[in-house]
Amino acid sequence: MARPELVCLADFEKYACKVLPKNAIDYYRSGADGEITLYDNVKALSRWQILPRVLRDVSTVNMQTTILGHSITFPVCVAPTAMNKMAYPTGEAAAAQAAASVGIGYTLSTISTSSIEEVAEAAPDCLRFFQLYIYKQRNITRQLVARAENCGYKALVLTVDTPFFGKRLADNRNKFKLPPHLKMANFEKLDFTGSGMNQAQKQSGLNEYASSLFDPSLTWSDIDWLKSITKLPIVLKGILSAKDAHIAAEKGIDGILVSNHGGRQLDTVPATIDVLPSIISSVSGRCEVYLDGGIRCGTDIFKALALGAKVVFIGRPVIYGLAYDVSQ
Ligand SMILES: Cc1cc2nc3c(=O)[nH]c(=O)nc-3n(C[C@H](O)[C@H](O)[C@H](O)COP(=O)(O)O)c2cc1C
Ligand SMILES: CCCCCCC(=O)C(=O)O
Repeated sequence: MARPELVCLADFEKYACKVLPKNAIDYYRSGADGEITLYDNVKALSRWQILPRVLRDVSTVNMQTTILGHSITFPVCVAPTAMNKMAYPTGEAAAAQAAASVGIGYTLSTISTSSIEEVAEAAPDCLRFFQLYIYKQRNITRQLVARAENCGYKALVLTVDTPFFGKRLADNRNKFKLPPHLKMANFEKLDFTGSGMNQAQKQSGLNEYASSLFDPSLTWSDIDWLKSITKLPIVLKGILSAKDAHIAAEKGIDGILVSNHGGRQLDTVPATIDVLPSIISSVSGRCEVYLDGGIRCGTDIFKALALGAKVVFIGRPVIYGLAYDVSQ
C-alpha cells in the first residue's frame, strides 16, 4: 500500500488503523470500560490554555534536560507498552533504537515481545529503564530486576495501578491473544512463558494472565522489599492522588510518573494533567515528577512542563510509529 506523508501523530494513528490486524490495533488503541478517561486525557490537555508572553528573545532554544541525572535531548521519554512486535517485526528493540537515535529515554515493558537482553543489545547506547510488574511469585520479579541491572537499565519503573486488570471491552470482544509466532520474551528463560494466554478462553487472555500472575496484595511495604533487592532508582508509575505522592516522597522514591495507564485501567479517574498541580505541590521538590497520558504535540508537552512535570512520557504514538515501517 502506498504510504502517505504523515505530518502529525494523529496521521500515524490513522495509518496504523489501516494496516494493523484488528486484534492488535484494538489492543493498542483501546481504554477500559466506557473509555471516559482515555478521551479525557486528551480533552483535558486541550482545555488548559497557554498565555504567551512576548518580547523575550527566543532566538536560542535549548530543550535538553535530565531525568534521574541522565541527559536527554528534549523532555520526552517513551512509556512502557507491551507486545510491540504485533506492530513491527523487531518491536521494542526497534523502538529503543529510535529513542536512542533522537537522544531520549526508553522504558521497556515487562510484557515485551523483545527481551531485556535483546533490547540492550540492539540499543546499547539508549538510556533504558525497565518497567516492572510484581508477580505473586516474587522470585520472577527478583530475576527480572537482576537481568535489568546486568543489562545496564538505569531505573525500575514500578507500575502500581494494576492490582486488577482493566476491563477492556474491545479485547474481550476479540478474545485477545498474542499471535502464535510471538512470545512474552522475558519469560522464555524462566520456565514461565505466559503461554496460558493462548489457550482457549472466554474473554481477553490478558485478564486471565494478569489475574493469575500479578500480585493484587501489594502495599507500601512491598516498595521497601523492592528497594532492598536493587540499587537502581525506583519510579512509581500510576500515581494520581496527592496523598499517595506524599507517601512516595516520604519513602524516598526517586520519581513519580503521574499516569492513569493511558485510560486502560480504572475508568473515570481524572485526566493526568488535571491532577498534576496537586501532586507537584504535595511532593514539593522531594523527587522528580513526570506525566503521561494523551501527550500528542508540543503544546501538550509545554503545558505539562509549565504545570511542574520534569519530563513527559508517550505511549501509543510510538507503537503507531512502528506500524509505519520506514523500511517499506
Ligand atoms: C498498548 C499499550 C500497552 C501498555 N503496556 C503497558 C505495560 O506493559 N506496562 C505499563 O506500566 N504500562 C503500559 N501501558 C501504559 C503506558 O505506559 C502509558 O501509561 C500510556 O500509554 C500513556 O498514555 P498515551 O498512550 O496516551 O501516551 C500500555 C499502554 C498501551 C497503549
Ligand atoms: C498479559 C497481561 C498484562 C499485559 C500488560 C500490558 C499493559 O499494561 C496494558 O496496558 O496492556
